[in-house]
Amino acid sequence: MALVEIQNVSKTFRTKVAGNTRDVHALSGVSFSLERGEIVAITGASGCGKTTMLRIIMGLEKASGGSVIVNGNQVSGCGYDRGMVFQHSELLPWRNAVQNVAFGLELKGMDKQTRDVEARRYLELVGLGHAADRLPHQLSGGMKQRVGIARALAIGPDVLLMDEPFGALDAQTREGLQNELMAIQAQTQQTIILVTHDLDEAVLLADRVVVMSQGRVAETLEMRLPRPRPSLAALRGNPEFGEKRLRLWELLKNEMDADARKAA
Ligand SMILES: Nc1ncnc2c1ncn2[C@@H]1O[C@H](COP(=O)(O)OP(=O)(O)OP(=O)(O)O)[C@@H](O)[C@H]1O
Repeated sequence: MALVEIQNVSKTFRTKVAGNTRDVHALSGVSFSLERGEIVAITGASGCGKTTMLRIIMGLEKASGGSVIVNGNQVSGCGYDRGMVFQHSELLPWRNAVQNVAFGLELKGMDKQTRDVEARRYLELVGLGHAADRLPHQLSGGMKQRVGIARALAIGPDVLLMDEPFGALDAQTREGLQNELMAIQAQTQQTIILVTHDLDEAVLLADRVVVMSQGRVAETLEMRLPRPRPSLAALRGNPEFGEKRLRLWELLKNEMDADARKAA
């Protein structure tokens, strides 16, 4: 069995607007799986259900149908087998970087000395060993995201869920963090599901890209560029990278055109 199995997941939100009840079918029959150590990117037009899918895997949202199985266990709520990184890492403002990373370990019941050592180890991994004692307001946006990644990795999740983790960063910081994430994954073999709108990011980081459209999986593209991969800047000149990116762009464009025709 694969490490992560998403089986026929559906989600309907019941909303009430001005006294009228309306069902929003956010997901219908979504299935895909990940082997240990794989990186899968989910992409697709705004509103196609990417975040809802990730929140269901995390256990923050309950599916209306289907199931999510992580390491043989059916997901029924949040758990330490899954870690999540959001677009804006909400750090506890009164805790410094190392104390923020240690937070999940504290909840897990780890003793103070061990969690301090562990938290510092993960801060080193994301290149922030020097900033361990800084408070969140003393960190840049990119540094805060690094703390968020360290915090999620420190609990030792089977799968790391990332919802547009670099979406709010400037282009240069984003490329730096993409390269760092690749290096961390090469070192730790962390299994990752990454939601992204950034096609370069999807092709650079993923083994497979799940293209979603209107709550369904429209297509799954194998990326499998050889690893270790060079930086995005170096990959841009690589014909295989260009070919995969073009294929992904065409697929997304076709899906968006089809959505627009349906809506017309
Ligand atoms: N709590 C909610 N209540 C009602 N509808 C919701 C809720 N959350 C999401 N939706 C709807 O479900 C659909 C999918 O939303 P979702 O946020 O998963 O899309 P997305 O692909 O992540 O979008 P984006 O790329 O813009 O972040 C949308 O129609 C959205 O309006």
